[in-house]
Amino acid sequence: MHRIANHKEIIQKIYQEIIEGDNLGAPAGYIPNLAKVDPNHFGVYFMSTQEDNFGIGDWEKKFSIQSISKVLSLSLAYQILGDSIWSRVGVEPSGSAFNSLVRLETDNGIPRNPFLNGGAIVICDLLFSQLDNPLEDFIQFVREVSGCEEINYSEEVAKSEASVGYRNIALCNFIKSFGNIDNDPNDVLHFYFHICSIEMNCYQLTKAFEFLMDGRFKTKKGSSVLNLSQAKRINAIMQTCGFYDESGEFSFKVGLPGKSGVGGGIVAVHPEKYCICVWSPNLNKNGNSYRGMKFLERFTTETELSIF
Ligand SMILES: NC(=O)CC[C@H](N)C(=O)O
Repeated sequence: MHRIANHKEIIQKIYQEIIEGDNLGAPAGYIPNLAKVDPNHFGVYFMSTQEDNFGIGDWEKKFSIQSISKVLSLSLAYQILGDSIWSRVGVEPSGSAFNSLVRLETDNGIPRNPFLNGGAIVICDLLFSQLDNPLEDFIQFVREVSGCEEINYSEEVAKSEASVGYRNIALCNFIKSFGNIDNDPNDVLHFYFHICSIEMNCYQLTKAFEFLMDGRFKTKKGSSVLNLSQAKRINAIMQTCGFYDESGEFSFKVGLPGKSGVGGGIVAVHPEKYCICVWSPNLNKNGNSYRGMKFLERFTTETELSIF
């Protein structure tokens, strides 16, 4: 297998250069609790199938994972319901912002993909119908796949987002008007805001994505999360839709399946090789971490380790 030569030195060098460079953009302003986060945080964690793991900067500091959670909720829904979920949500890139309502009218309330807010809300509706105790069962799933028992929701961030969640409330109600939400929108949104509020650090996020990196992955209980074909599909959706209207750009510059969140985190996966998580809170105009995008572009260029 191709060894990732000198990846520690490369990470250290790029980290240093980026931290000395500009830090454009701003933390997510529309969620009051996220707007207060120090924009100078910068952490990276690298994990590979060869276990030459390495963290630098604020890799142990927890942050709000926001939309990165959509990969985990989608994976659990896929595990429970299989291919039937694709009748409720599409797999096409949208070319629009993560919280956009525009295409839903012509698409009859079927969100284009599960990483748009509308799509993730539909996935929450599916899970809400399936799980006995949605909040408890979901966080147990995240703890089990990551092997990190201390992961939890942030009640403050969930409340903070709910207090200004006008667009997501509109999305959920609009989708319900087409019959694509089964439960009470208030219950679905309460679940959605909590899932987005989960706090994890860079290390924990790479652990939580290990099942998408390593085809042989088993949880501590000895079960696999998804089969190989399902994991391939989740990676494919991350590749085409993980960065909203910047998915093409991420694919072009970085060349890995990945997922961003407005907390400033990005997780990217090279199947059967490595998983990397970068966190820096300042976002560009598409809601993706400014330094995170820059770091990953440099990393895959200098290591020559993209999937292409
Ligand atoms: N892109 C994101 O991370 C968005 C998630 C955020 N909770 C929202 O619904 O707006």
